[in-house]
Amino acid sequence: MLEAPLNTRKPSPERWFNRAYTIVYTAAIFALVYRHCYNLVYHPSFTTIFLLLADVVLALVWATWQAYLLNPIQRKVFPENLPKVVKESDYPGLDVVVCTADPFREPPVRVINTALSVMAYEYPTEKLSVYVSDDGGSQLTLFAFMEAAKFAKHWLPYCRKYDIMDRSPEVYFGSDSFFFPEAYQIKVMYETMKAKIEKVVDTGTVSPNLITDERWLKALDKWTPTFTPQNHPAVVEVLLESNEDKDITGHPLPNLIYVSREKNKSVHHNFKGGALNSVIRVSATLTDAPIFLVLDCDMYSNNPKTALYTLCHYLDPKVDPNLALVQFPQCFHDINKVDTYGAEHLPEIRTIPMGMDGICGTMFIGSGGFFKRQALLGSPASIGPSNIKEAKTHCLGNKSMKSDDILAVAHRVAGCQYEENTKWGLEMGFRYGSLVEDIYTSFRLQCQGWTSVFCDPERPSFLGNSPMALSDLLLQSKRWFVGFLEMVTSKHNPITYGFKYMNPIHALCYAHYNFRPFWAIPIVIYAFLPQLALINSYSIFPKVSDTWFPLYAFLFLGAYAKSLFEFLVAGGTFVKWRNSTRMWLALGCSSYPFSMVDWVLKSLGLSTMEFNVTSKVLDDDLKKRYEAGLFEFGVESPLFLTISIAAVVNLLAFLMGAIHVLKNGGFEELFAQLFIAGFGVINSWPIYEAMLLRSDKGKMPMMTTLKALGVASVVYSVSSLAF
Ligand SMILES: O=c1ccn([C@@H]2O[C@H](COP(=O)(O)OP(=O)(O)O[C@H]3O[C@H](CO)[C@@H](O)[C@H](O)[C@H]3O)[C@@H](O)[C@H]2O)c(=O)[nH]1
Ligand SMILES: [Mn+2]
Repeated sequence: MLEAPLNTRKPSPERWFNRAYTIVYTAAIFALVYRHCYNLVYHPSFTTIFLLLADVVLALVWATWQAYLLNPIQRKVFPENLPKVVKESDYPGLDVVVCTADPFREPPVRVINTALSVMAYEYPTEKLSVYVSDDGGSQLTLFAFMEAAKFAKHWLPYCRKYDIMDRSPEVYFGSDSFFFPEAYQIKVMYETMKAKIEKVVDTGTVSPNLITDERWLKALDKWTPTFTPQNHPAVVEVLLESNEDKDITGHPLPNLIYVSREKNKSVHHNFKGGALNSVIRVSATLTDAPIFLVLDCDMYSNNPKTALYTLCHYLDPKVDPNLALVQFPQCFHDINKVDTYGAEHLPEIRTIPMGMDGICGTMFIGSGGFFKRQALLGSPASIGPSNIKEAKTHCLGNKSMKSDDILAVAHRVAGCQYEENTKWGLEMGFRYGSLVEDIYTSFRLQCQGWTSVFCDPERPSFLGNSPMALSDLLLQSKRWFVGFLEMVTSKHNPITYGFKYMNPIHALCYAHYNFRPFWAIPIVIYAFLPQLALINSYSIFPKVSDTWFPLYAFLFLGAYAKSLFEFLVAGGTFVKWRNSTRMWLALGCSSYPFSMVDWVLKSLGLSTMEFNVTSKVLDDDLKKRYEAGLFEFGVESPLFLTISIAAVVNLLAFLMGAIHVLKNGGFEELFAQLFIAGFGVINSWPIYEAMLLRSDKGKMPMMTTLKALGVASVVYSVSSLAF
């Protein structure tokens, strides 16, 4: 080992416990399957078939989950050792792309904050370029960036001089950090700029008298009356050029470039993947840095050293030449104390990436991923193993990025027909064909032999915002699950394709993600079948004194206890775990099954896939309710209806079952069902509250409550025919 290593890795200590537990639990699953098969042969009924189906799906998804637990690893980086390995002047260039798509759902003020936070990275500024990919083609966003370019001249030197940690101005000025003398003046500048941008967004147009620079004024001319977000020419505008633009101390500024790719209704634009591919090409024309960081517009930098952490991997003398991605976790700044919606996604941001890192590399999760640019252009075999330092850096010679011929190329490669008859989206760049372009792309890259590492420093490197309205969160999840189904049903299925081209355990890691929509099957079955049987006093599980009962108890309690253990290891708390398991059930009755319906409709050609951008607009009222731990319903949504129906059926079953047992006995036979219905009731508590007890704007809409009661009573009546 090097005396002064840049990074270290060590296996997580809990892996032996995990492995032993997997063996014990597997044995229990086999015993259960045996019992199911026995029942199927000797006591066949529709309940036996449904329960077998539910348990088989649960077992399969559980089995794939074990892949993450086999060999989780923890990494550390030592940026203080970088100077011993490489001179600052030899650092590779870094191109950052900040994606945005809609100025009304993604307020431009927030987008510029993210951009400013990375422009202020602790990194040689002349090697740093920030691209904003405006997929909404909005002059409002361009205007915000023009303002940000001016503000950067004051903000960047301030951050550098005082070694500020929070380099998003909104965060810094909104916090109780210590303010150095210049801060007050800069704060006024920031507030003035913010008000100006918000006013422009409110009015919806940029008035020319707000712009002083001739060149920038000309850029806005592109927004002719026929310019719409879905139909417009490419716009590439260099707002800051490192060679020319200096901050107020005379220090060079990073490059700042606005890109809005051409859109035309007749050409499919492939959502975020398409936008990123345009920026890969535009940036290759202008700066061509060997490292390419992808950020969502809300994911501001929370640690200015993050790029240096990345170098600790890429510049390690012993680095795997196929290393293509250094991924940081996606953390959120606005999640309430108890994480009502389980939106921290702890298993996804820690357990899964650490587990995959120990196999052959973690996934790309859409934001916070530092790519080796070459990996996006071809396979290791076609490109040949290379060191990031040797990667050719594009040279414009003496030419400015603003020269007409260079910009002409940049506009051409951002054209919507540029990709026709090329390998873009198929074999190059971000891959098309799934709404989870991030996971799909990393799957394809890893099948080509590229690897990745997971970097999880104590202070989160990026912080984004998470939906506060349940409807937004369920829609977002539904979109992801449709994306997974697209992967499962494509030729790049993680099992059939993955087993051929990657380590089978690694393929199982992807399979777990992709199979998650199928959780709908067991969750829906367990949300209704035992309850409807209970309503009809029909026993479907072994009674308490049966020799099989302890197996059922172990499988249930063991699964929950293990999930709690993993959650705590990942850094969670008991309450957050409880909420995330509740959310899992809610998703199982809404987003998971609806994603299947969406996918079927799309496959039959009855609907088209949409990437509905998640709103990042702050609503103070909603925020208050969310912070108080309330679920936000408020709007009518079919996703709420199914959850409500399940809640009503569980309550009804629990009450009727309890009354039956009190009157007629049979507690032993019906115990398991009473327990499941009772468990459903406890988990549904926020729904009953929202239906009956709340009067705020986030309560369950009356129409949804009535519909749920109506459907539940029909289900109740029909159920008597089945048992
Ligand atoms: O047509 C589109 C749609 C979206 N975006 C951008 O994509 C990002 C993610 O969109 P968002 O609505 O925030 O989706 P989320 O579901 O929150 O995103 C998660 O899931 C996506 C799909 O898996 C990943 O790409 C993201 O990085 C990941 O944070 C945002 O910056 C958008 O501006 C585009 O550029 N073009
Ligand atoms: Mn997002």
